[in-house]
Amino acid sequence: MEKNFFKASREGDVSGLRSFKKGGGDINIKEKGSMRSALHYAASRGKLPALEWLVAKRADVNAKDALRRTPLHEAAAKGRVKISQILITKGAEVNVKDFAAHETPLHSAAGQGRNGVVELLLAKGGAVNATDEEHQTPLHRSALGGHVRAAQILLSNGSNINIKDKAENAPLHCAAAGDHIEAVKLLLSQGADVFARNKENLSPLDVAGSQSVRKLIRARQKQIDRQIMQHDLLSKDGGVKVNKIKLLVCGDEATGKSTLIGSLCRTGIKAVFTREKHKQTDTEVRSPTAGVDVGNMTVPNAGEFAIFDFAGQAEYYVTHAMLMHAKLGVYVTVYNITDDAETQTQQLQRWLRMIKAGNADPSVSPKVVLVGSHGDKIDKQKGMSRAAALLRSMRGQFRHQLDISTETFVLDCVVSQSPDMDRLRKHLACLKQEVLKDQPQLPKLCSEIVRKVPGWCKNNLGGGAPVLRWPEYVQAVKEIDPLVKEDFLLKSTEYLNDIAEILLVKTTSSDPIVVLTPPWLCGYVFGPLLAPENFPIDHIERESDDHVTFREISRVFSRTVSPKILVSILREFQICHTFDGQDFIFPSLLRRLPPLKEIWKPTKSEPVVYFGSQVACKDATDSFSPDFFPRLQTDLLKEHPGTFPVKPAIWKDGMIFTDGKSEGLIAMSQGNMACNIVVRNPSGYREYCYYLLERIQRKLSKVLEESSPGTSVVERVLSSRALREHRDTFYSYDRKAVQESARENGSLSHPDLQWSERVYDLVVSQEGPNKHTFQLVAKQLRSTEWRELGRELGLSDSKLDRVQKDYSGDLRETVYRMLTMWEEEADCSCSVGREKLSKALVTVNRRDIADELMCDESEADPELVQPDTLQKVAESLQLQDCRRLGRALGLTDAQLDGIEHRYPHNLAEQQYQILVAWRQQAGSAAYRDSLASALKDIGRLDVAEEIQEEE
Ligand SMILES: Nc1nc2c(ncn2[C@@H]2O[C@H](COP(=O)(O)OP(=O)(O)OP(=O)(O)O)[C@@H](O)[C@H]2O)c(=O)[nH]1
Repeated sequence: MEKNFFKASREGDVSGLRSFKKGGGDINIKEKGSMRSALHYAASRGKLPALEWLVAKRADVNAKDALRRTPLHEAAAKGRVKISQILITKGAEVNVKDFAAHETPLHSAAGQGRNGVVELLLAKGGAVNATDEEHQTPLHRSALGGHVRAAQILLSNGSNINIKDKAENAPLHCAAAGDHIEAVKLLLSQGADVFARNKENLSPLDVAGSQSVRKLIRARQKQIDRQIMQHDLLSKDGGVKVNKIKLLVCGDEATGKSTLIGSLCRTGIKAVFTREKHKQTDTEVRSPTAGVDVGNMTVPNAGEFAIFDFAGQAEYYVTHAMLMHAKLGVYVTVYNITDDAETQTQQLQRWLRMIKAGNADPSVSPKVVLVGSHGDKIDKQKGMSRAAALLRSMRGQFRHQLDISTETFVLDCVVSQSPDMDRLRKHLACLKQEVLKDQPQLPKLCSEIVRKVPGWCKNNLGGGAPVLRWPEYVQAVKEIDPLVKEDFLLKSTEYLNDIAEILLVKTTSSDPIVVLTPPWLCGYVFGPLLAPENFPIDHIERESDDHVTFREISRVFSRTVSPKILVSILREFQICHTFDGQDFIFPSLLRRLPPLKEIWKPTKSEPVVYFGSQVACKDATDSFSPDFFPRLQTDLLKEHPGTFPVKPAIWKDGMIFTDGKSEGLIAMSQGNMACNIVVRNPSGYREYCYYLLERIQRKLSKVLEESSPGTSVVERVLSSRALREHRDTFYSYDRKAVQESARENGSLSHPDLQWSERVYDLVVSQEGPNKHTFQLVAKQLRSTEWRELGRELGLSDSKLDRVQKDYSGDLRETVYRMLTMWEEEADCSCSVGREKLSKALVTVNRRDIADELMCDESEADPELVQPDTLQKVAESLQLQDCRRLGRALGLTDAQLDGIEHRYPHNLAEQQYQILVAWRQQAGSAAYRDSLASALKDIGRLDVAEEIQEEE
């Protein structure tokens, strides 16, 4: 009878199977000896109806035969896709290993070139790099069998191309030994190591089975040899001798920068001619510089410079700030000697602050030369003494940050041949020598890139714009050196950026951007884009609401570059933002903030809470780079509709937004020397204010660090009461003073305000209701798990990418921020949130953490202390109670020291943390009674009674 049953399964005879079952037979019965089940036979022979009948009758899909092979092994080896699919759907283990060779179904399918099954298994979680007894992967198997398509599928699913088996053979060894020429070609084209050696020290060439395979491998070896030689050569110094630096000429409008540059670079007859010409054109309309004029020029006796002529119009400062850094450069700051002293001081201070703000390396002081123009319009002696006084004052103010030349220059910038102009040329030559001292020669790769740039531009590589995103650029450079390493390329490109051959722009939101021809971006794009209306160039016109339309961008630029590409570049530069691809907001072109009372109205609801912080320039030499605020704005605008469900309203120097729970205002004040962030929650929820405030602060620090690396700032706390009263001015307290007062009586008063404020009202709590829970999860989650958890919680991949980018390298912080992001989005109260989180943890196989969270759960028992009770107790305690209470609650001195150490200047926080530590330690025994009795022990009967009376 059993024999008939197995025969029926082999032949696909469903009625035979049925009658066996009817007769009381066990359909999972195994054949003697082979131990195969009926399902093994049906799967192996492809008897679909029989197999369907068997699985419908609950035949064991993971039945193992004498070699521990399952029906899925059988189906996979025979390439039966449909059957494999049914087996998997019914619970067949995808990565099960057999006994004889430890092979998985994927090994079986790959080894037989069963492409459909290979695809299916990979889609169902088949381990692409699983190893068998010989340590071979499915790729080894497909290479051995010469199954090219299977190998291709495996490689595109992440199979390791150079993985070695027990005998240290790589898949290439297997394909070469088997004389599988197409498989060899595939592996070579995908980067297989052609020099790999096995245990016997044999390379793929040594084991190759035929002349044609040997030829193929040899050709590849030669190609690699050539590439290595070329790569070594290109990586060596000595390619380009650096004899050029940047000359960055800045100063206010019409001070004479372009005139000075022209005269500096001219000599002899030509110069005299220019003077004559100038005289004739004195009455003509002047044509100011648009954006930045960039070009290589030779200054007689000083050699070549990459000259940046920065337009003086304020509209351009935003983009100037992005171009003002120079590792190898000298700044010439021009002012008009005939202007009054106050104007001169203000102008110079502004430019010098900008130079300082852009300097990321505090160990190097940028070299600056001050030049007074219009020397011909003032008595020489008088001019020199004015200039000397100004120089003394600037050197004094910026002594720690800038290396301002001691030489005084007052010039007639129109005249190119004069002793003073010669003196300036000589001075620039000396400075250039100093800058280039110890400068190594550039790698040869740099000169090769420079040689290739015109071709890349001609071939329309950037889609019309001479701008390449990093991956495109790497690809292009690989034409020169296919082995180029990205970090080496980045370094080489930084060198080229230093001498302005190309521009390397590092942005917050994406990979670096490489501008192949700097004049294109600096003059051609920035010029018309931000040009004031009186420019004799085709400029962009703004439409309603200060927006620029796509049509308008197309009108000005479409002749030479695709407006779409241009717009995407501008967005990556954080110069503009668009919500719909049609209207573009250039924050720097907007109107100034109207009086606050018109746009930031008091809220009617009573429990409203306000908090604010201020980031202010540290001293008179500091400023926010002009690109700081527009970049912060574009960064924040990107968060609509994510974090900000309503479109934020923005002005040149301010912004209003809401995350749906709290509202926020950012406004520059004190002549752009301070940035204020205000948040308020109309329902009085402090922790929601905290999230929003913290989020904005984090963004602000990041943008500040990128745009103004040389700027020093101090953080202050805004007076909450002044904010609540909607005063016109922002009143702030020194953050240190706030911390100190927290230690004393917990309140402080502002010298200009007639009241005192509690620290509790000024500083928003850093303890969100779920903070402890999140920390617990963040501490334990592995790098392979957090994304899955994020997805389970409903966060999109793009959001997960963003947190990963923001906190790259810090897993704990990444997980913590991911969870706070979820919490903000999901609007989850403490208990609901924890339940959802626990469920998601179980789904990602971290039941252990979920259990821990549930133990941590206190809401279940009303007698357990709630987080807000801890907050209340902490606030009611005297500072001297702090440690005593800790001891009374059973905390050790080491624990208390640890808390003190973590919050050295914040006694209020220490108190709270002591209570939190007790609650964590006591867990499900953190009863209100226990806390009350500890409070009684230290003589705080009043507080003890208060918490016992709580519902
Ligand atoms: N007499 C005299 N005229 C000067 C001197 N320097 C500049 N000028 C004139 O001042 C005007 C403005 O000079 P520009 O060189 O265009 O000024 P700029 O600083 O480049 O101006 P922007 O491009 O707007 O930033 C021109 O008409 C020059 O001829 C000077 O030293 N003496």
